[in-house]
Amino acid sequence: MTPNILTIAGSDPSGGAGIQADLKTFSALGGYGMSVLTALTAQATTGVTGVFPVPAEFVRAQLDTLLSDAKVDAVKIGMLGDTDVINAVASAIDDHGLHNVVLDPVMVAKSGDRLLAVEAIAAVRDQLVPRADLITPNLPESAELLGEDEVHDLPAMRAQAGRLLDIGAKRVLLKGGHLAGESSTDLLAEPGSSPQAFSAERLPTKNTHGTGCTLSSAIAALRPQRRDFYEAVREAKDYLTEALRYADDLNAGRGKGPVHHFHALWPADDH
Ligand SMILES: Nc1ncnc2c1ncn2[C@@H]1O[C@H](COP(=O)(O)OP(=O)(O)O)[C@@H](O)[C@H]1O
Ligand SMILES: Cc1ncc(COP(=O)(O)OP(=O)(O)O)c(N)n1
Repeated sequence: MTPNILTIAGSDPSGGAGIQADLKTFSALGGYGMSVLTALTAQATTGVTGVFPVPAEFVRAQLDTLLSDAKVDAVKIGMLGDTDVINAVASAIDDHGLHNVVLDPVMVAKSGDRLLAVEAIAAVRDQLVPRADLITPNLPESAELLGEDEVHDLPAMRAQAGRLLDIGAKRVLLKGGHLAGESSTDLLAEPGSSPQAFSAERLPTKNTHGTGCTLSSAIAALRPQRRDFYEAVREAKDYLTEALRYADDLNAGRGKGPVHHFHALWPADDH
């Protein structure tokens, strides 16, 4: 049976990030995509010029209506915007018994524009981090969640991933896209075992808009179809690397362009 995969996230009209990227990823990886919108953004590859939040009560209404009808096999959470929306999503996770929840704690777009209010970071840490089955912070987000400085190498990433487990995360995929170097390495940390590294060649492209959205969505789409999170993360990373490899073929704007889902169609045997 095709798994139902839900994204709870904001809209990106450029199609590179947010629900648009999530739904493309779900489809490419054999999931049936569903979406609950938390915000509209006015956004292109050149940046974000505005955010129009959906009221928390209406986020909850979307969730209740959908989940009273359909069974969801995995959930990806992206941009939430403010504390009220975070609280609404946290209580819906409990009330509807959502599982296979992948939290991408989106805070700031690559263009530098804020997508989460600074005062809402504590609510992400306290309300959502412990409820998610996997969190996928990038290095600035990890630092914000821990109230620490941003780290810049793998040993320090291992230590920070461990501290994210200490504050209540069930699993952490700490993404190393912001590191320098020839490879782009992410670390998967779970309690009781040493972190596993997932490494890919660092591709020489400026077109990395939506890489975090794509990776977390790919994990959510694959998790119900694979034995465990390790397998889902391993394939999701490969999917993202292929989508990034062909990003320069697109012509979606003048700024940091999106990754190319078509070329990453899975299994990757005919391109
Ligand atoms: N130039 C690149 N080449 C290959 N992989 C990359 C590149 N840039 C980012 N990635 C990968 O994309 C994913 C998201 O990266 P990151 O930039 O850390 O997160 P975010 O998009 O949330 O800021 C990670 O798996 C990272 O390793
Ligand atoms: C609506 C919306 N949601 C999330 C993001 C951030 O996406 P991300 O995958 O982290 O990619 P960048 O924006 O960092 O390139 C977004 N921009 N818009």
